[in-house]
Amino acid sequence: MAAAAVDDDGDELRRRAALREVFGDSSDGESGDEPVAGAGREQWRWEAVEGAKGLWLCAAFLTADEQSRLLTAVRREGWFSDARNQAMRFGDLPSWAVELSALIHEAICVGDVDVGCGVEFKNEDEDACPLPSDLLWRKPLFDQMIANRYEPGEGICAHVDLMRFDDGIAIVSLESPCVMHFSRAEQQVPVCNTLESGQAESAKIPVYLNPGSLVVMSGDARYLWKHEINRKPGAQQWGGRELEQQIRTSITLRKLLASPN
Ligand SMILES: O=C(O)CCC(=O)C(=O)O
Ligand SMILES: [Fe+2]
Repeated sequence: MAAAAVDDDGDELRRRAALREVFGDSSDGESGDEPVAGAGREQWRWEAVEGAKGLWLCAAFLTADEQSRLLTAVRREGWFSDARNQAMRFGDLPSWAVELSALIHEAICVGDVDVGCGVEFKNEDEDACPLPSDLLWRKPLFDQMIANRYEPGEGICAHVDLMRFDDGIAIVSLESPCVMHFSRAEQQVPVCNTLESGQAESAKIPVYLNPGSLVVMSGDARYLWKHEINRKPGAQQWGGRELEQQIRTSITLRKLLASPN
């Protein structure tokens, strides 16, 4: 992991430069009293999700101010003005998405890493980095984007992302918090009589996605685990209570594989 290897001042300068690029420098905005983008942010902290190798969460990826700037940029696209709830872009991404990609790269490079209990952290260990270096340093990092907008009650059923996309997928969550569940891809959907629903649920790994969080999947998490968001009444349980649902927006960033000739 690069965190220990890079010099702190250089880190901070590069981070601020990336933030300015991503969301603009609010110090030259109209009011003049908005905080500079990124000001007040704690160091990014990455958590390896136990049980699913290659699944990482950066819960405090975007500050509240950055989230609202990003939402404004998404809304300005006008994608969701009619009944549509999804927009996709291939190749050239909107500048805010290119800049969001740069910020993801930065967060992976300089963020602190928590690999969980009993797992020894080693700088040179690929498993201790949210993305293996061949994916982290590919150019571009991402060239495909999906923006999803979910009404309360709407989610996405269990799936592995299409094989036309390369390894290394990032999901940024905005607005309503939700629980995303991960389940092994080879695990058959249980026939009611063979597996109690409680058992099926316990085989799933729940991950709480608060607004401003970033999930990164690679390797096993990308290829061997399905992910889903079930927002049907009763399904969004976290900390012993049901989450209150509002509109949720997510930005998924991926890299297209070169098409076969
Ligand atoms: O909306 C999300 O958080 C997930 C979206 C997703 O998994 C997909 O578009 O493949
Ligand atoms: Fe997906």
